[in-house]
Amino acid sequence: MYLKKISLFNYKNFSEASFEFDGKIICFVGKNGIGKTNVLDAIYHLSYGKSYFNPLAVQNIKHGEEFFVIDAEFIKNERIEQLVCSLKKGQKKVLKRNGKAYDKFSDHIGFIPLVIISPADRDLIIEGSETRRKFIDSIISQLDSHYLQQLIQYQKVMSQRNALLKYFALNHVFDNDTLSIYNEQLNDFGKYIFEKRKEFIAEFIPIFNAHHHAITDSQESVQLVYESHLFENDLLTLLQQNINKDRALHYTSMGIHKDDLSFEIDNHPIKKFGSQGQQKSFLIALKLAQFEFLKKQSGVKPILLFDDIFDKLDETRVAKIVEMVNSDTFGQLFISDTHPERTEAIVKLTHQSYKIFNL
Ligand SMILES: Nc1ncnc2c1ncn2[C@@H]1O[C@H](COP(=O)(O)OP(=O)(O)OP(=O)(O)O)[C@@H](O)[C@H]1O
Repeated sequence: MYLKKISLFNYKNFSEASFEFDGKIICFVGKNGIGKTNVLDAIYHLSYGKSYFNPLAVQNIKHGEEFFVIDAEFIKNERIEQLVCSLKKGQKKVLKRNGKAYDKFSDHIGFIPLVIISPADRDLIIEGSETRRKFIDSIISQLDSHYLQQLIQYQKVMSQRNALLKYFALNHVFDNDTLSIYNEQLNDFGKYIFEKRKEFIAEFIPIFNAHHHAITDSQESVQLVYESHLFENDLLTLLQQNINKDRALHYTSMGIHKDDLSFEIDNHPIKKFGSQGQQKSFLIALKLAQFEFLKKQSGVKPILLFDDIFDKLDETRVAKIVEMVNSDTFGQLFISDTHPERTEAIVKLTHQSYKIFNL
């Protein structure tokens, strides 16, 4: 599967731009702020139905304009797939495949497998647990649409349960029977999600370790640990045990919505004790493991986006990454970088066909 061409209209800083791709590696080079990342984000948009960088869809419309359109042609299973994503201010975003609009974007997830590696991934280390849950969920959802539906249902029931807890508090009432209905539903959805996350992590950790060892030459010991209340007890019991706490807080304090992944280096949090280069290597290993996992599960080589990843890495680590790209396990790779010479030198080492766009 690969992206053949893409056109952007009023997407971020681009009024109108078109790119046609041949070669396995495509590089966008140019000075800061020219729009290299924005092109990668447009590609990301077509895979996930949203921007990687701007959670608010309307922020992706070029300043002063009323709409954006991203129009692209992919080749998948030797068939042309046209994908168009568009947004007009005040309206809902539309995603069309071969002229037909999706009713639900979730139906599209997984159709164009894609992994991005970007400086913004640092949020995975420094931000709260929600970012890491989203990371896990986005991988599992790409392969299992039922999982995504269960997650949506879980969130819905939890919001209803929280609203009920608030209602009890405001009106000084309590109805355990109604609450029990929500508890049971949360337990059912939560159990499924917990089991899937556990299965995923068990498969993911060895892939992650292998990539991390390869990048760092096995110089660092890192750990990835899945944390969940559900290791302590089943969710129904936890909800019942914590009812007084939940009534005081007006929200559901226990459940898979509090799950986390802990990232450690030599048994200490990497957030506090990892150097910038070590954190970057950790994140690259995490994302390359995501790539490997998706490839293994789907049988398709995902599109890979390297957004400005070579800064802060020493030559040995860059060489290791290049070696992996060189091993022919990759499909199409897009790179953005500020240094044209560095980019060309790195890309040449892979012995793959490439094209460089000077923006
Ligand atoms: N909605 C928007 N309308 C107009 N311009 C925008 C919009 N959103 C972002 N931009 C502009 O896009 C530019 C950033 O583009 P981008 O992040 O792609 O740069 P880059 O080439 O990757 O730069 P760097 O090398 O610094 O990472 C900024 O100048 C920013 O102001």
